[in-house]
Amino acid sequence: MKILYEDSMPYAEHFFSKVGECQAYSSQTLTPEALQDVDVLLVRSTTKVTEKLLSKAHKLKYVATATAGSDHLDKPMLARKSIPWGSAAGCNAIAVAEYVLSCLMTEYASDLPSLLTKTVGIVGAGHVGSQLDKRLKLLGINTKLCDPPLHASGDHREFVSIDEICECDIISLHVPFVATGEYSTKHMFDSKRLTQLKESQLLINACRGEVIDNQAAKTLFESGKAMRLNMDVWENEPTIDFELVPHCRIGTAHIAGHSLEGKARGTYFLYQQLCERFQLPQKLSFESCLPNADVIEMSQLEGKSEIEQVSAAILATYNVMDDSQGFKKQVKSAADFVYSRKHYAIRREFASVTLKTGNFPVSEALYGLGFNTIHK
Ligand SMILES: NC(=O)c1ccc[n+]([C@@H]2O[C@H](COP(=O)([O-])OP(=O)(O)OC[C@H]3O[C@@H](n4cnc5c(N)ncnc54)[C@H](O)[C@@H]3O)[C@@H](O)[C@H]2O)c1
Ligand SMILES: O=C(O)[C@H](O)[C@H](O)COP(=O)(O)O
Repeated sequence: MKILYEDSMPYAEHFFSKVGECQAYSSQTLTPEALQDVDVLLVRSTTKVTEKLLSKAHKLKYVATATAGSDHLDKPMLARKSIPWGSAAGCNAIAVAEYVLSCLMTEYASDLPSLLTKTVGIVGAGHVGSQLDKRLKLLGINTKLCDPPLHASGDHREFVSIDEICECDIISLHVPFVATGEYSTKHMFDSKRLTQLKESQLLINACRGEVIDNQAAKTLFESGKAMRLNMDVWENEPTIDFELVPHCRIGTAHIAGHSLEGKARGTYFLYQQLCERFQLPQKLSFESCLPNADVIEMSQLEGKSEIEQVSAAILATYNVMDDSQGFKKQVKSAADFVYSRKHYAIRREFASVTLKTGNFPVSEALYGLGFNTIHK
């Protein structure tokens, strides 16, 4: 069985060589000819799986993406060709939740206690939204959830309308990109909703760029409207509107899900799918491929309140402002955007971090967020 996999998948060779003959490709140079003798195509979101790409793939039996989003797969076309597809739903939910927490600790750095009085409206209560909700509740921050498809399917959690979400102090978007239909998310935040945002509200988009009308956002900024936007994703990546970037308080190159664990889990989920689909034994474990935990010195936690300890630990582990500053300074073209994502200095999730905390008890919330601790 010949497996072709995108070269930005960590540990791909380690896992897929146990399933078949495997070879890496680059999304920038992949051609229909390269798929002629391929049985399985494994992609990340940077490969658009279109009719044209598969025009010579006559042996193809399975397509899967090592990502949560699957809007880069032409699913009606795959159905017409009777090619089943899979995704890695949930692989990077923790990474995105931690990205959002880093945004919040950065945005409220000068008045952390005020963060505890805010309400966060979460749009999309799937894998990412639920992980974020859990962490915010643990910190004592009020949340509201909006997810009409889940509500309609009988999910028993309490849901509110998008209009109620728009009243929240902080709004965090975690929906898939869906261009049409009852639950379309295209330009969910259009000119009208953006205009209604108050200066004090914070809007975070770490799902798909198309969920916010980027042109409308830029026009509003240029007309003098003050808005607090944190953007990890952009319309038309990698050919994004670079004039919008400086207006965003935090801007990053679609890396919210790029923790080492998030990307490796994506690869591992596809390995599991292939083993099941082709009835092969699953001999490899996920944990076996990961390096040892990072150890971070945190002795300055002493005497700090819970939210101060949490903020210090989060920012010492992952400070989104470092990524934002690098992005704003260095990424000026589509080629830069692609390059910076491909060479992203991959970060660890909190559960892979051990905090050296000195000789005093630390807040339970740190353990709740997944951190490990050791004393000096
Ligand atoms: N920036 C990143 O690196 C990154 C990482 C992971 C996921 N994502 C994006 O975030 C999306 C969400 O990820 P996930 O793993 O939580 O997916 P998921 O499928 O588990 O959850 C998405 C949720 O959105 C809900 N939803 C759909 N349409 C909606 C609408 N109109 N209004 C409100 N809710 C709606 C769905 O019912 C579902 O519960 C992905 O589809 C992907 O596009 C981005
Ligand atoms: O949908 C997802 O899982 C994320 O957007 C993911 O982080 C995209 O990663 P990429 O395919 O660009 O490596």
